[in-house]
Amino acid sequence: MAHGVTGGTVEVRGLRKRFGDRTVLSGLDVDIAAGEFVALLGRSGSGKSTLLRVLAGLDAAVEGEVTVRGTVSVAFQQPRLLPWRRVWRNVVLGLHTGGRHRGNDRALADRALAEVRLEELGDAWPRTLSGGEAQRLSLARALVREPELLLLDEPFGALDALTRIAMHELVVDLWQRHRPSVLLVTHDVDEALLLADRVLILDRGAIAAEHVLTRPRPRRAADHAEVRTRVLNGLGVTERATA
Ligand SMILES: Nc1ncnc2c1ncn2[C@@H]1O[C@H](COP(=O)(O)OP(=O)(O)OP(=O)(O)O)[C@@H](O)[C@H]1O
Repeated sequence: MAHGVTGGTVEVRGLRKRFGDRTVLSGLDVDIAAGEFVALLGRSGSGKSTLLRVLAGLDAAVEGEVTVRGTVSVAFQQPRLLPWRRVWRNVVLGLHTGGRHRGNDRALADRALAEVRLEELGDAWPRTLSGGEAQRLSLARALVREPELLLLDEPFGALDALTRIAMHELVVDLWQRHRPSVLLVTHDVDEALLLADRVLILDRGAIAAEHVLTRPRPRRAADHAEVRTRVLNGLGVTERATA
């Protein structure tokens, strides 16, 4: 990955990814500006996670140009915690690649835990956390790196509806405070419309459509019914009118 001085956080040009003779990404272009919140929707198997892995630097066997400026953090649907490490140690896990933990790690971990409102649980064991708490821990671990780019791969998919609403508020709050660029992969159209500045639809290996959203958000879902319908159409879903 290249590091530049000017431009957005992400610049991808003509990205191609093949698995054997199967082409998953077929010349994809995408830009993400500094501080921008982008949601990525697409049918199952359309290549969303593949794109995220490339942006995270986890898969370099690609063609095309991929530029990511700054530090990248990823939070996955499954928080991937080490059960034999206390919560705070999971937050700073791998923070100093190759090195041992440093003196101020506990303070860094506690600060990140406070941001996700888990300050009481630094000494707890991961298995004692609820699903929502584990996901907040995962966000704390992402934040402690102070990323310029935060990649979220369906981080709320496994949560119940009420916890998910709380997590949406938390993510918006953290994003407004730290202003990383965010790329959120989700299957949930309403989640995308609620959180993102821009919604991208991935289809047949390329960005098939993009919808720019305005802030502040309308309070009532009905107020963004039109863009919702366009996004659903872009995903090949036609809903019956329920009015
Ligand atoms: N390591 C791999 N080897 C071979 N094929 C792969 C590999 N990883 C992904 N694929 C294939 O690439 C395609 C895109 O997968 P990817 O996980 O990116 O889709 P996705 O859009 O994230 O799907 P979902 O919404 O179901 O998570 C799929 O057909 C998948 O089977």
